[in-house]
Amino acid sequence: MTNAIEIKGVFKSFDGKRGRNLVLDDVSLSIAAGTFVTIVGASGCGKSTLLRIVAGLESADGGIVLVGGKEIAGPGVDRAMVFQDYSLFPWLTVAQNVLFSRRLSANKYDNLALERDAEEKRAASLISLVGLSASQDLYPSQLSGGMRQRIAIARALMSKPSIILMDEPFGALDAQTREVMQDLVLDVVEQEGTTIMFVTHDVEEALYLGTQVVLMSPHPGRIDTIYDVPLPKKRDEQMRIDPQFLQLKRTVMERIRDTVGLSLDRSAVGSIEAGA
Ligand SMILES: Nc1ncnc2c1ncn2[C@@H]1O[C@H](COP(=O)(O)OP(=O)(O)OP(=O)(O)O)[C@@H](O)[C@H]1O
Repeated sequence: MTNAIEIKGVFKSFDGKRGRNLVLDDVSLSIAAGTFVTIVGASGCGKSTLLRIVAGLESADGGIVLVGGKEIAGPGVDRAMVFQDYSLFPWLTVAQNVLFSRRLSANKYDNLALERDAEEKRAASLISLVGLSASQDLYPSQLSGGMRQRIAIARALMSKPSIILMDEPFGALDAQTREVMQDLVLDVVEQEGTTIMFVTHDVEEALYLGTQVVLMSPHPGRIDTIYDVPLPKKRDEQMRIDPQFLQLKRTVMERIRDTVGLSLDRSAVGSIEAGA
């Protein structure tokens, strides 16, 4: 299978209070086309920075990123990004927000009307795919957080990107809405065949969504472990309580704690309570 994303030897530093802060240290990662890869790791390990570099929103100090075999030189229509804060235009309706990211090709002015018609149809079908047909004339302020994030996903899909980069997209949602959104994004991805790179703090979310979970360690940010998720492609709620799933969740959480030196020795807590 071809790799949709190839990250090769990426370095990145930022200026910090005590001089240059090495945030990504020789990070390499290959993401196969059509896969759903989730990135987890302790706060500050460079997950968002890595995602922003792949998006072309941040440049690397060293190394290269290839998308579809070509080195990136900035943002491109082949990659769409979904952030935690929805980033919708408040003055546009649901339908207008989705249509906004249409891919108008400048050399097709002859077919403009035809193209606009096709784009409106695609926007309507994406709005229907995310379950918001009845709300297409509403404005973002009239919608719940979950509904806004559905529009953000529909909008990201509008330009038919081969890759969607998601940075904690469900981080601001309540637990129930979050689970609904997870299933929605899986369905959408299956239908559209998009490759996903998804950053999250939530290990359960990472395992439920990802075909692979990439764990990064901090100071400096490095790839620590890549876990293959041994679940059937079609996920369902029952898998969240599957013993194998729960065991892997525990393993990943413990490894994240290890990477920041936070492993809990509970017997030590017991001895403190006993006054030892
Ligand atoms: N533009 C910037 N300027 C200076 N430092 C930055 C900048 N962006 C990120 N950093 C620093 O780089 C490090 C990694 O940040 P990043 O947001 O990539 O981590 P993260 O793993 O996504 O964190 P979190 O899980 O808390 O969102 C942090 O120490 C952060 O303070």
